[in-house]
This record gives sequence, structure tokens and C-alpha cells, in this order.
Amino acid sequence: MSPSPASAAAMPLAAEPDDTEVEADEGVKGIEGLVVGSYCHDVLLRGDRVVGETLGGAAAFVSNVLDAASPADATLSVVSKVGPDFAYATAPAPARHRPVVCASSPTTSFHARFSSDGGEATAHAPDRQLRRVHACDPIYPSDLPDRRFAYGLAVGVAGEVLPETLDRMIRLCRAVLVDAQALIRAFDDGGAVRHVALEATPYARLLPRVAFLKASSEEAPFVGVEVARRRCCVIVTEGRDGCRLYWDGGEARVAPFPAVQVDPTGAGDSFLAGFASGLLWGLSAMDAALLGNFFGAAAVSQVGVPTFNPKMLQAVKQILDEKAIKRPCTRLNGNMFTFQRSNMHDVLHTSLQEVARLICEQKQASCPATDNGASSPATDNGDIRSLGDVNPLICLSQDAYKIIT
Ligand SMILES: Nc1ncnc2c1ncn2[C@@H]1O[C@H](COP(=O)(O)OP(=O)(O)O)[C@@H](O)[C@H]1O
Ligand SMILES: O=P([O-])([O-])O[C@@H]1[C@@H](O)[C@H](O)[C@@H](O)[C@H](O)[C@@H]1O
Repeated sequence: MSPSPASAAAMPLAAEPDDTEVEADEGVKGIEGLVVGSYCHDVLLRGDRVVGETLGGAAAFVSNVLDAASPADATLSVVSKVGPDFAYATAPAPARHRPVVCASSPTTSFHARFSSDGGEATAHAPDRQLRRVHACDPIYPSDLPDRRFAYGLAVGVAGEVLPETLDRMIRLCRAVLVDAQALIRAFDDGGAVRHVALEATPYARLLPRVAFLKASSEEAPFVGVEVARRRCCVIVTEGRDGCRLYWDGGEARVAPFPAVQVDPTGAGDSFLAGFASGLLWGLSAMDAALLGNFFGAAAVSQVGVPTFNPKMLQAVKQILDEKAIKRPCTRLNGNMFTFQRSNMHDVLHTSLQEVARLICEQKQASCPATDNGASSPATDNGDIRSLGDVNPLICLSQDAYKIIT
């Protein structure tokens, strides 16, 4: 769908709080981002069988993409909590952005169960049932650094970003992007992830001061897109179909990229970080969503937190350098966002698509025996701890194990 004429409208940054602590530009030095949400342990199951144990948590996926794809002058602080049992302290993302270790609570842990027949996911019925097995301490406002940031990402997975913590983020950051999973998750007695209506939560009153709210198709009905879009820009991700942006007065679809999906975990997180990176490069929201789709597709092609090929990253940055239309008013650290689809949108899509196709071809070439390619489990990817014994669903590739769906 092409954007309505209203798409050229600009949206002001998050409104300042009533008892204004922060003047819009006061104390913001350079482009420093603040990511708030805890790392976790993910256990991947097919039916009842464990097929993978990996580093998880939106903060891990998000910081991985932001570190890789942001412009060179952008920096990042991550506020994350784990327990003394945290198993991935030396994996790249936590090694770069160290979590707070809480002595008295375990690391947040999720079991992600996929159907044993490798059933096809649809946008509204994903082939993944999530259960929270352990929950670390919440992140309190006092855990946040006492300085200003150009932008912030609230990316909790287990209810750890409290309403008062999000409120504090909004006061510290000039623009805040929120993953709906941080706001609307509830957990039943067995830990199964349920959703509650955003409107019924204390987070709802903060929406007018949020810049972008991202939800998956499964979460969108709980977000209430029609109401939420009047308060901030809502982005609904639609798996392999890409995403849609909704704002007050318009909506638009942004096309996806090809991917060989081996594990859907972290696609939404990587999307949000790719989107934020696009804004940092000076893209409009519509164009930045292309970068979101690109990194969402890259995430599903590896198990756990992906390792990006440096040549791929170099190619992406070169494209952004050449194609990004640098308008100060569209920058995340500027004053306004626009939703305008730039006249470079299609060229940007085509260029990134070529890179995505190359990744797919390399993936397929590096894992040819997809029907029964089990190899001896050994990996240099520190984000993946173990993958059980030899399993016909898994084959060894150069950079990670793949779960063959
Ligand atoms: N199979 C796929 N092929 C290509 N892109 C994908 C695929 N799955 C996800 N993506 C990308 O990742 C984004 C987020 O995926 P989605 O499944 O909607 O989120 P979540 O992980 O939160 O459920 C999508 O909008 C899309 O850009
Ligand atoms: O796959 P996705 O929806 O983007 O995000 C996932 C969370 O939903 C999940 O709770 C967590 O355990 C994963 O590590 C990942 O962060």
C-alpha cells in the first residue's frame, strides 16, 4: 500500500514530562543510545526434545544489531540484569555491555517450544510457545545512568521494565522506542506467556511520550493499533511478509527481504534495532523500516544471537552511506521524524535485497545436507552453549548451528 498524502507529515519527538527534568537538548552529547532489558537463557525445544540452548533476551539481539549497524559516531549503554548463574558472560554482546549481576535471583530463562512436525507459522499463529522458567529482578529507575541520551529502547522480555522505569527512560532520552512485549506480557502459574490489553496497563498513559511502539502481529490486537496510532507511531511486524507502519493519519507497508529461516527467535528484536539504526543514519521512518526488515531477516537465518559477516556489514554501511538521504530533521537525534517514503526507497530496497540474497546463497551452500545434516556438535559461537546430542534437525554451518525447519 502506498502511503497516504498525510505520510509527509512530521511527528514531534516525545513530549516532555509535566515536571520537566530535561530540556530537549540539554546534556545530550553525541549519539548515545540507552537499551533497557535483561539478557536471558533460551532453551529451544522441538516437541519435548531440547535442540538448542542459547543466549537470549531482546537486549542481546538489539545491542548486537546496534553495535554492528549504527553509524561510527554512535555509542550504546545497556542496562541489563542477570543472576550469578548467567552462562554467557563472554559472548560478544554481554562482554561488550556487561549486565548487573544480582546475587539473589537467577537469570531470566525462557523455554521456546516449536511444534515437533516443523509446522508452518502464520503471522497470527506463530509456531512458538514461550514459557518463562525463571525471572531475574526487575530494572528499577535507580538502575538507569543519571545522564541524557539521544535515544532509548525499552526491550524487556519478562516484565522487567517497570512502568516507572519506562517513565524515567522517557525523561532521560530524547526519543524512546518500545517493544510491546515489554509492556503487555503476563505469565500464568506455569510461566506460559499471555498478553494483556495495553490500555489496561499503567504503561498506556506513557504512550504519548513514546516515539515508536513495535508489536508483532500476535501482539497487535492487545496493543489496540487504532487507539495507539493516535499517540505514537505503531509498527506491526508480519514475519516473512515484512511490516506495516501506522501513524495518526496514514499507514504504509514496507517490503521484506529473503531469508532461509532456521530459528525465528530474535527477529522482532533485531527488526527494532535495525529500524533504530536506520533512523540514526538519517532515514525517514519508512526507509528505516527497510533496515529493520533486513536485520529481522538476518536474525532468522541463524540460531541465537546472530554473528554478522563483516563483509555483509561493510556492504550495508556502504549502501547507507551512498543512499541514505541525510535530512537533519529526520534523524533520531534531530527534532522531528517524518514518515515520507523517500525517492530512494526502492533503490535502497533493491541494494539491500542483493546483500540479503547473497547471505541466503551462502547459507544454503554452507549447509547443503538439510535433510539429515547432523555433524558433531562443536561451535566457536559463544552465544550458543550446547545443542544436545546429534539431532537430525541440526546441521553444522560455518558460523553457527542451524535448526532445520
Ligand atoms: N522468514 C522470514 N523471512 C524474512 N524476514 C523475516 C522472516 N521472519 C521475520 N522476518 C523479519 O523480521 C521481522 C520481525 O519478525 P516477526 O516474526 O514479525 O517478529 P517476532 O519475532 O517479534 O514475532 C519481520 O517484520 C521481518 O522483517
Ligand atoms: O523472538 P523475539 O520475539 O524477537 O524476542 C524473543 C523474546 O520474545 C523471548 O522472550 C526471548 O527469550 C528471546 O531471546 C527473544 O528476545
